[in-house]
Amino acid sequence: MAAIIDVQHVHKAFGGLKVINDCSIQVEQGSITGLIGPNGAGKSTLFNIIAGALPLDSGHILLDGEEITNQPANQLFHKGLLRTFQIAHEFSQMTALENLMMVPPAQAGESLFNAWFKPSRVMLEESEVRRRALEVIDFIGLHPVRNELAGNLSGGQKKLLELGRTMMTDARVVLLDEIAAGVNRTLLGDLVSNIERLNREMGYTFLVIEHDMDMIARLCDPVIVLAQGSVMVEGSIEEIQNDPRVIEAYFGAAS
Ligand SMILES: Nc1ncnc2c1ncn2[C@@H]1O[C@H](COP(=O)(O)OP(=O)(O)OP(=O)(O)O)[C@@H](O)[C@H]1O
Repeated sequence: MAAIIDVQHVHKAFGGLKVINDCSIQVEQGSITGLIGPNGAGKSTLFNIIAGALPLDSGHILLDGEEITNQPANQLFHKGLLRTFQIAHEFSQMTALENLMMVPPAQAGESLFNAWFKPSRVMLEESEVRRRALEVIDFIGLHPVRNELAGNLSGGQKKLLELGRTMMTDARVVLLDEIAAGVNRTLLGDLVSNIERLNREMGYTFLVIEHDMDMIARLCDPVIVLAQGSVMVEGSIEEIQNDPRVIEAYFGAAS
């Protein structure tokens, strides 16, 4: 299979601190790839670079063979590369359903020109967006709370809603940054099965940073271990767990 994300020889330093050192990773199309590593290994920094939130110092990032190095997040969004975001403060006062309906970037209702000259198109698109939002909310299991304010949802329900927002666009690659944090076990099960279904049924590719090893073990193949800003090992979860270098990187300092 081809790499949908190809990170080539990336370097990034903050002042004198080299955080990403000649890092190269490939995320295969259709995979759920895990990115793990000890605290401070550079996982979030690499994520931010891929997602267009942080410029790199040198190296290249390719999306499906196309150079996307240092492209801003909104351009990447239109190319189908996106990451989940926490529900922003202003969205917490909208219902779960409205949060989904806000997502499509090309929504005609947002354009004054369209609203003035093409009201029928706006109405059509709004009903289309609503229909899709209802499908998505059903898929993620939040139909019963669709009219609740997002701010009143539990931590786990908010994570499901964040995942749902990626489904309102034509996402190809979704970056998930520690979405299991603070989610109870029941909703975590829902989150995992939704990610699996999006992968299997809708062809999403995922790159997942996660500290929750159960979630990594259940979801991810392959798993990439980052240490001091470059790849230490890559393989199946079994290979990773039995690799002495990984054990040393995680537990060495404590022994
Ligand atoms: N904006 C910044 N300015 C300066 N140093 C930074 C910045 N962002 C991250 N760092 C440093 O870069 C290193 C890697 O941080 P990063 O958050 O990428 O690691 P991580 O693997 O995601 O860690 P964790 O698992 O603890 O979240 C750390 O030493 C961190 O302090």
